Amino acid sequence: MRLSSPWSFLFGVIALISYKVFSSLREKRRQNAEATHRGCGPCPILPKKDPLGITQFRESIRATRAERGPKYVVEKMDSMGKNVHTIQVRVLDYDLNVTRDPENAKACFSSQSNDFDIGVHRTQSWKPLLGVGIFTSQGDAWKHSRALVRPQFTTQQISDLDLAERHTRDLSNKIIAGPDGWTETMQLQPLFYNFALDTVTEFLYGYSVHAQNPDARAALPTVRGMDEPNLLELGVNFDKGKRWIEERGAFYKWYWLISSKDFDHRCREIHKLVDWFVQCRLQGGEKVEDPESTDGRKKFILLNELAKDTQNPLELRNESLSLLFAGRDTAGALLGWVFYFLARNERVFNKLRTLILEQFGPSTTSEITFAQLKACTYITHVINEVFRVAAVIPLNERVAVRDTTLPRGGGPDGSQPIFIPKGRQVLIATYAMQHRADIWGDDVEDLVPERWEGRKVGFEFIPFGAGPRSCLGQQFSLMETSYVIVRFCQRFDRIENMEEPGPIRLCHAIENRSGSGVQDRLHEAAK
Ligand code: HEM
Repeated sequence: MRLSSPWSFLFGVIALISYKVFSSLREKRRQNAEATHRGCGPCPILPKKDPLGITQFRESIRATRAERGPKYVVEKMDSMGKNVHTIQVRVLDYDLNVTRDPENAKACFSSQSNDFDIGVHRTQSWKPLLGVGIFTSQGDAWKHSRALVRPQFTTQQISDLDLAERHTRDLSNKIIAGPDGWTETMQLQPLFYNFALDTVTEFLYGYSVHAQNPDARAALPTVRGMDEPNLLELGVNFDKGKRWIEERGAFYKWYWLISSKDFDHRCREIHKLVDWFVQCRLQGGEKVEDPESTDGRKKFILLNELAKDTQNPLELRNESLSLLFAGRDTAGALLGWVFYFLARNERVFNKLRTLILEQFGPSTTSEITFAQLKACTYITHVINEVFRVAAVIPLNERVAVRDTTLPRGGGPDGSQPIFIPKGRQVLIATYAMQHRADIWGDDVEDLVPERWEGRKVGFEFIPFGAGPRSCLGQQFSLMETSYVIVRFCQRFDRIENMEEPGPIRLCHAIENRSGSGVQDRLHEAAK
């Protein structure tokens, strides 16, 4: 008997569906048996509003677009019960776990870090921009990247306060007070992003892009075979490129559905700029650097150090670009949030300013040392508290590289371990963890830096990640943030929020920045 082709097609489809259903049931049975064998309890499953979980998926995308993504995660978890801290979510044919339990975060990042790695979705979503580097690689490739980059972040190398001073001055020069001492209402956020970009480009490449003050740009040397790069557009290209990456990441395993000519264009432009820096170094040697910033001293340039280990232009592009990507937006967002909250918390600002004036004096040209910055604990407490309330990185992720467990979240009271099959994605909801009243107290939504006095920090607060893949730029960004805080507190004695009342807007595109920016006016202290 010969089957006509429509029949063959139908049989083919039925056979494929049957195979899928059968293998999924068999896998489910295997997972249940494994869970029982490992003493795991069932993890609460977020109820679906439709059989495929599409409504949930759309809701979460809408919440992100409405600048309330991190809050949406809290609401969803609370809807399962205030004491439920780990849940399972099904979207189409895809299961993932979301946790706000510090014990589970510890397992993913540290105590069971061999069982977890970053997911292939992150790798694939980010790769068009970042290539294969420290942020996007897994396993041995990541170990290689980390070994290459890590030595560049010793205390000595990151404590170049001259770098912070010059760029803080450029930032401060953008803020002009009138005869009554007050500035106009200012949108400070772009200034902080420019500051972060200027600082990190100089740290990495020896040349600042001088986004804050384009007039200060030095003439660039000629690089054989390359056009002069467009320094002006770097910030915009980053912003737009990152939006695409975030969208791709939000689509999980369907990241490939999101692609666009604009994304390709942004990636190409950023690559052109970084390739120029790389070629400049490879052709010109170590001495090529921005004459604006040298003062005749030999200064640390990260690209020079990387180039001692590898001359591969693609590797130099990918690793340095990963750092540029990591260093600009996170640091810009953090500074933005600091001044967003200081303008809304007069008591905190006044206390901070008094302590800073005691320690550093009132002059904006006084010398600031790395040791002094570290010793001023109230600055650290303010930064920690801003991190806690706003969460610059509100969501992190890991994927199980083998069948494993997480220590908590199973059984009726969530105290039993849960089974995590190989390939399962776990979202570590740091914002949600930092907004748990049972951990932080009933004033969890308020900015209270004093809660950090004598507090031992555990996995409930991991703004820089934790374990083997923790942030390499932590000290660098804390140093530059503290530096700006000191200089601002020396120069201004009042900061006022000028934004209309309304809910906080959490604009989450990898990092979380204020969706309404930082609309403040500042008052210059009498000299
Ligand atoms: C406020 C500032 C910053 C925050 C909140 C932050 C946060 C983080 C977090 C949460 C991670 C862990 C990612 C994960 O677990 O997968 C991370 C990794 C990383 N960060 Fe940062 N970061 C900041 C600034 C910087 C700066 C200034 C640099 C460098 C110039 C930097 C370089 C890196 C690198 C290289 C990694 C990857 C480490 C690895 O995978 O081995 N970060 N950062």
